[in-house]
Amino acid sequence: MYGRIRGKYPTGLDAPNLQRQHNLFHDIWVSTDGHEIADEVEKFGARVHGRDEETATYYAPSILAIKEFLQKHGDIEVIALLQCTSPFTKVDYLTEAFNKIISGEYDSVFSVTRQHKLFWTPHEDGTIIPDNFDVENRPRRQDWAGQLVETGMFYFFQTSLIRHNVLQGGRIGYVEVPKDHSLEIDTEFDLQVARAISRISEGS
Ligand SMILES: CC(=O)N[C@H]1[C@H]([C@H](O)[C@H](O)CO)O[C@](O)(C(=O)O)C[C@@H]1O
Repeated sequence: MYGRIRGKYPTGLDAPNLQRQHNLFHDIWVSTDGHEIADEVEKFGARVHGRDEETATYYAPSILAIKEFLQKHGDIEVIALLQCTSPFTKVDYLTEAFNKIISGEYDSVFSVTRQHKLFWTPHEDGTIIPDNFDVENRPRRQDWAGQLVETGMFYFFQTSLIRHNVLQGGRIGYVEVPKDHSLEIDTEFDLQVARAISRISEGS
């Protein structure tokens, strides 16, 4: 099995974490077009996949980068994509996904978190209707299991799925990540939140 970490700021690249990840993965690759990142990655024993210009853009979806990677590593059967935008990735969650996919019971496994959110859909006439609940029986968090929401921490999958243009397919399994660790960094504000959470965790 190969692990591959994608993006600009590698997740969990401290030595003990990487060492533990090496127990799961045959190889860990960091896909980047940044020289500084590449130098840093190699210090930790991961390998660097130089991203093509085409796949290193702001708009390129992850699947494009995976296809590019697989063109050079066609022999990989199972791959784990770790998105560096999830800074609270833990080896325990990866281990759970790993165990699920090697059990043979799943063709793909990805991370989710649980939410108790009331969704509404707006209509063109300016009204709005409830999506996942009944206004006459508004569920309280206490009486409702909530819903699973994808969080982009990781995606493990049989590479054969890529031929069908998907990362999630066949028998799809999931690993539930606690909300506290599910933050994804998309904006400057998310980054500030991540820093604040890290400071709080360090202080505890
Ligand atoms: C594997 C995959 O599809 N990754 C995609 C993620 C996940 O959809 C998201 O992390 C889930 O929460 O979103 C993006 O980063 C985004 O919308 O900018 C694009 C990226 O290609």
